[in-house]
Order: sequence, then C-alpha cells, then structure tokens
Amino acid sequence: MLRKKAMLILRKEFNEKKNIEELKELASVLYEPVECVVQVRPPHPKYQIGSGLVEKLVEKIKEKDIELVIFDNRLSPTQKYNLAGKFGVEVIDKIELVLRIFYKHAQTKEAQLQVKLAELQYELPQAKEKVRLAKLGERPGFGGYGDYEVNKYYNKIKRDITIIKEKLKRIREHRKRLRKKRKKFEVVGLIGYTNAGKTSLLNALTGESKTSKNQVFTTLTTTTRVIKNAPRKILVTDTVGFMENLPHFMIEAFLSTIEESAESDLILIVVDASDSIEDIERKLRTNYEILSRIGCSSPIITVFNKCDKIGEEKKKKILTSLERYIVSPIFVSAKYNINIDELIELILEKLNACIGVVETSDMRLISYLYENTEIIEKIEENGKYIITFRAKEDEVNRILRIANKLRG
Ligand SMILES: Nc1nc2c(ncn2[C@@H]2O[C@H](COP(=O)(O)OP(=O)(O)OP(=O)(O)O)[C@@H](O)[C@H]2O)c(=O)[nH]1
Ligand SMILES: [Mg+2]
Repeated sequence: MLRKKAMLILRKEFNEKKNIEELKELASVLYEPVECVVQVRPPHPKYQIGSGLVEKLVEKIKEKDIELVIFDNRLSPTQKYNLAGKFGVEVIDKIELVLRIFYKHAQTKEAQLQVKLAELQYELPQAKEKVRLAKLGERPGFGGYGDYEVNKYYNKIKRDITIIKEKLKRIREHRKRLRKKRKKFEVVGLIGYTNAGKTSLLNALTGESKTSKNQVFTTLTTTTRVIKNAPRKILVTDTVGFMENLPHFMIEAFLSTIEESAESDLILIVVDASDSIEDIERKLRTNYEILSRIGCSSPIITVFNKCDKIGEEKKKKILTSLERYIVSPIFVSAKYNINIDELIELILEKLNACIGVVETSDMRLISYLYENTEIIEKIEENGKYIITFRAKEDEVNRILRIANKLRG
C-alpha cells in the first residue's frame, strides 16, 4: 500500500537534548517521512514554530506533495487548526501518531478498548475547543466536529470513557481469575522498551512464533506461555513495551497490562544492546520508573538482547559504564538463539525455588509431580516412593498438604 508522505517537525529550546530520530522511527510505521525540520526557539502560541518558518514550509509541502505534518511537540487544538489552515493538510502531534500506531496493532478486544480509552482521554480536554474551532470554518482534520454541539460532544466522550472503563474492568477480572489458576507455577515477566525484542525473547524461550516486527508497539496485550526444556513448569509473560515521555493518561490506559507482568516472581528487563550507551541508560531509567510506579519489587535479570549486533568491546563498555543500572546481566540473541539456554539456567537460579519431599504410592500425585515440578530424586522403598522435588514455595506447601492427607 502506498503510504502518505509526511513532514516531521520538532521545536526545541536551545539547551534541550531532544532529537527527531525517535519521531522518525514512529512515523515510519505508518507513513513515509520525506522531510524533517528542527527549529530551536521558544514556543510560538499560534503555531508552536515561528511564523516565518510556517510560511517557508507552506512552499515545501506543495513542492514535495506532503499529505500530513507531524509535530514532536504537543499541539493545542488552536495550533493544529491554525497550522492546518496554512498548510492545507492535516496536522497531528506525536501522541496522535502513537495512538494511530496502537490502533493498527490492536488485535485483541482488550487492546482495542485500551487504545480507545487512551484516545478519548486525549480528546476530552480538547473536545470543546475543537468543536468551537470547527464551527469557524473547515480545516483538514476537523471534519465532523462542526456538526456537534459543544457540551453534547464533551458529555458524549465522558460517557464513552465510563463505558469503556467498565468493559475493561470485566475483561481484567476474568484475566485475574485465570491468573489465580496459574498461581501455582512460577511466572517470569518480560518488561522493556518497545522494540527491544521482548516478543522475540518469548518466542526463543518457549518455541512459539508470536509476531515480532521491526516496529514500535507491535505487542499491546499480554501473552503467557510455558518455557521450553525447563526442568519444571515455568511460565513467561510478554507485554506492551514502554516509551519515554508518553503522557500520563496513555501509560494509565496500558498500566494494568504492564502490571500483569510486574506481578511475576521474576522480571526480565529486556534491553536492545545495539543501542548507544546513552540510549540504553535512558531506556533503563524509564524501565525502573515504570516498575517503581506499579510497586514491583520482584528480583530482576537484565537481558541485553541483540548481542549478535555488537562486539566484545561494546559488551565491556555496557557493563562498566552502566554498572549501577544493571542487575544480573546476560547477553543473548533472541533472534539467533544465542545464550538462551544460559538464560534459562539463570532464570532457574534466580527463582530460587523451594524443595519438598513426599513419601507416597499414589500414582496420580506422582504423575502430577513429574508434570509440574522438577524432580530431584526418586527412591523406592517398600512399595512407596520418596520423591524430592523443587517448585514454587506455595506449590510445595500445597503438595505437602495433599500428600499428608493421602497418607492420613
Ligand atoms: N539482530 C537482532 N534482532 C532482533 C533480536 N531480537 C529481536 N530482534 C528484532 O527486533 C525487532 C523487534 O522485536 P520484537 O520482539 O517485536 O520487540 P518487542 O520488544 O516485542 O517490541 P514491541 O512489541 O513492538 O514493543 C524485530 O525486528 C526483531 O526481529 C536479536 O537478538 N538480534
Ligand atoms: Mg512485542
């Protein structure tokens, strides 16, 4: 499909470190960025960028057949309206771009509802202004708003938000029940920046083939699978990735999805080791911020993925210069299956499971132990078996209680 040609614009303060690369990466998911413009100046109330530059860009847009303009900066409805009037094409900001990417990737009912919720929460504070502006005259991107009454539109959004929240609550309660059932197994959660390779790692650990793409926000909901070739049943959960500077309401919409992973017995923070040291540091900080926001205190392994793309020098540099951000580091390649078995070893070590011993002749209990726990030793004595096994603490206690009942 032919993708729309887009112009990308970033306005920043003199001492701001931002660059336009992240926006370019985001925009490329849906559009073809043909022009990038960076302006250093304080924000202009009418256009965000300076009015002199606006005039220049009008020419550029015609010349290059640009169909959409995307700002890295947050735009007010008035700024969007003014810019669309000048440019004659739709103007959106980064948040709207991310929402559009979310839309494209939302495959499950829950993901679709989450995206809708984020969208409505973005829309709510702007709704009244948008309707008022649309009544002043047509502009690209403002179609449809003019037919509404200001308050009616605002109230409709508020109502829709309530309805969606209610629906999401029901879906989550259902998932919580499923999670309870799984509670006897150890769960490892994958957490990390978008595009770090979380889904690829889930695939490598479980032998599955969930979609992974070189795109941001491919995954929007959680999936749980069993780790292959592990001595006992261990589950691993994939989830939506993070990105820095996303507004509060957007993280909010996806938080419970992230929380699901964060409730795990062990967290794998997945990092793209081929990023620059500065990017890795920045992204690791974002990871820790989110983990602390959801109150996660599970043990951590820092998984440096895509190690096929880097050499020994870079590995050393990561370990020395980022030492204070790293817990139990390991370099792997999910795509080329490098060090995955070692990662499973490390997971087993970190999970630090509990050991139990039962004496039984009950075949059902024995086969349950073989299927769900790691058998360390089995001794036969007078027609009974003494079995030493390893599993999650709660599960060991549960099994010991059952074994006692069977004996009694
Ligand atoms: N070279 C290399 N590429 C990898 C590796 N692991 C993943 N990738 C690529 O990185 C891209 C992102 O991988 P995903 O697994 O989708 O990443 P993710 O963290 O799940 O991303 P989102 O779900 O979009 O947040 C894909 O193009 C993968 O093929 C690796 O070990 N080496
Ligand atoms: Mg993914």
